[in-house]
This record gives sequence, C-alpha cells and structure tokens, in this order.
Amino acid sequence: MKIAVLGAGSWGTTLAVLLAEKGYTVSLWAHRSRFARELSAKRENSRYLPGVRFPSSLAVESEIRDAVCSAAMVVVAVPSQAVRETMLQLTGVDLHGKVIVNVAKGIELETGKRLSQVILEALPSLDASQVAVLYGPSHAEEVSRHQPTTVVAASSSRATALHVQDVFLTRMFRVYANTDIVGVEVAGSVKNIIAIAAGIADGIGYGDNAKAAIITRGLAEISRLSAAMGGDAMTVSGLSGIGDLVVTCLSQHSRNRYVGEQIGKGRSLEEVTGEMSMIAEGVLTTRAVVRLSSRLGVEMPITETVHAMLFDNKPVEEAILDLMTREPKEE
Ligand SMILES: NC(=O)c1ccc[n+]([C@@H]2O[C@H](COP(=O)([O-])OP(=O)(O)OC[C@H]3O[C@@H](n4cnc5c(N)ncnc54)[C@H](O)[C@@H]3O)[C@@H](O)[C@H]2O)c1
Ligand SMILES: O=P(O)(O)OC[C@H](O)CO
Repeated sequence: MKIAVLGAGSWGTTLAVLLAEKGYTVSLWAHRSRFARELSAKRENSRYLPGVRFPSSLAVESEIRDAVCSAAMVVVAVPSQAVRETMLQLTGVDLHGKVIVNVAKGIELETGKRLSQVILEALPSLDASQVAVLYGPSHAEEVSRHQPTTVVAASSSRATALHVQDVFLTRMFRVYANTDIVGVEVAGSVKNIIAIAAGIADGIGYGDNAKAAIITRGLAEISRLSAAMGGDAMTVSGLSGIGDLVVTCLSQHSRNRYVGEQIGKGRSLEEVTGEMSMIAEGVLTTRAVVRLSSRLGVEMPITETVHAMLFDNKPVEEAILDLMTREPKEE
C-alpha cells in the first residue's frame, strides 16, 4: 500500500518514517520545493527532526498531486490553519477509495470548524466514512525514537477507525480506535490552549498546585465545549482528552507550553512566536475557541484568560487574580 504524508514538519516526518519502517511505500510532501530537494538529498529532516534517517521506502515529493494520486491513504500533517488550502490543492484528484487521516490539531479560525469538517467541505466528493483523525499524547521527539506511545484513531465510521488503527499500529505505537471523532477533535485541539496556561504558570514560577488546577479545570472547559459540539462525555477521559492534556501541560517538548512559559516570564507573544521555527497551534486556537464558545454560550474562563493575556496585553498577574477571584462555584 502507498501512503502520502502531507507536511514535512516534525510530526509529518515522524509519521512518514514510522509508516516507511513498517513497510509501506511513503511519499512525504513538503510544500516548499527547495526544502523537498534538501530532504531528498540529505535523507534526513535536519530542520524539524534531526538525527532520524529516512528509510529507503520513503520518497520526498514537491508536487502534492503526484504524492496523492496513487496513494490509498493520505495523512494531513500541515498546520491547522493551512488544512483547507492544502486540501483545495487536491481539487479534481480522484479520491475514490482513499482514506484521509488528519493529524493536525486545531479549530479553523475563520469558520470555527473542526478540521475533519474543513476537509469534507474542501473536498465534497469525500464521504465522511473516508475521513479519520489520529490524535493523542504523542511528541514527535519520542515517537521517532521508538519510545512507547499511545494514540487514538477516530472516525465516524468504525471500519475506517479500525483500518487506520491497523495501518499505524507498531510494537511501540499503540493505537486505539474510537468512533467519536467530534469529541476527539475538540479535546485534542483545545488542550493546546490549556497547555499555554500551564506554561504561563511555569513561567511565573507557580508550583504543582497551580498546574493541577489548570489541568483539572481545563478538562472541565474541554468537556463543556465538547458536549456543546456533540462529543461523547467519555472521550475526554481518554487519550485525546486527559492523555494529551497531561503530556502537553507537563512536557519539555511542548511548543504550546513553551509559548506560555515565555509569556509568563514577561515576553510578548510576537517576540516568542517570531523566533520559533515550529508551530504552536494553541495561539490561533485560543482565538477560534473564544469566538466559538461565546457563540455556543459555553463558559471557558481559563481560555478567556489566556486570550486576554495573549491578545489584549492584560498583565499576567492581574489576569490570574481575576481568574482566581471569580464568584465561588460548585464543582
Ligand atoms: N510535533 C508533534 O509532536 C506533534 C504531535 C501530534 C500532532 N502534531 C500536530 O501536527 C501538526 C503539524 O505539526 P508539526 O509539529 O509537524 O509542525 P512543525 O512546525 O514541525 O512543521 C510544520 C510544517 O508545515 C509546513 N507548513 C507551513 N505552512 C504551510 C502551508 N501553508 N502549507 C503546507 N505546509 C505548511 C512547514 O513548512 C513545516 O514543514 C500540528 O497541527 C501539530 O499540532 C504535532
Ligand atoms: O508540542 P505541542 O505543544 O504542539 O504538542 C504536540 C502534540 O500535540 C502532543 O501530543
């Protein structure tokens, strides 16, 4: 079977290597042709995933349609806000029988839509049963070094979720199947906002009590939004919910936690993101989710506080005091 992986950042490259090592023929598409040539020549992604060699069954492509046309599965690993424009480049390609697996985590800023909705909208010839997501606590730095990792393959079609599970499963990459694609996408996207909050707490120098509070009350926000969007209440206690929330709030690898940490130390958002080469999805997801939650009437105080600190220049300590001194509530 041939698999196309769209997006040659750290996650796309990691999954392309995993699938090639498993024996599939993989085409890894990089959207800049100069970068594609560099990857091809070096047989390594020294910019996003240094030290991981490409197996011989992995080819690098600079033409997206060439990568996709003969593939049975297409893995979407571009930044979330680029998913629509990437999918639109496939207009006219015969997608019959192909399965699209999105691994980008986020909510589209302009529309407030989940990424599987964006994919179906951009490519109307697809049926919902052809679309899946692969989410969960999975930093590229660890997966690429064959460290034990668990994720969830979700699709509204059980058969598709099981197929994706089968394709990605390895001895060190354990994949669970789930049919609640809504809950998985909401949890896996909103956790990045909560991770920014956790990083802010680290940057200020707060301790474990604050971190536990952010994770627990953050999960409550994820649960409320997910329920309002039609997700299953059980999903938040799974890998895409508490699992990914914990890893992102605690990990030294997390780009979202890092952004928060730098904000907590008093730096500006522009300064921090301007010097990063990798994407921190939580920044734009914060904007998208504040709009979405206000439209749906869902209370998300941590998310709103992160928004105020990132985009309204609210001083960090004042924002946290306001969060802590809201009217008392029942749990
Ligand atoms: N890195 C991880 O450990 C990890 C794990 C799980 C999920 N993810 C998710 O995967 C997605 C990709 O993350 P990543 O870590 O690979 O990012 P990255 O920052 O390492 O790389 C992003 C890649 O996207 C490319 N890109 C930028 N703009 C583009 C555009 N308009 N069209 C096409 N490609 C474009 C960049 O050139 C780069 O190759 C994100 O949504 C992230 O949340 C990442
Ligand atoms: O490095 P982050 O914060 O983008 O997190 C990456 C993955 O989503 C972790 O599962």
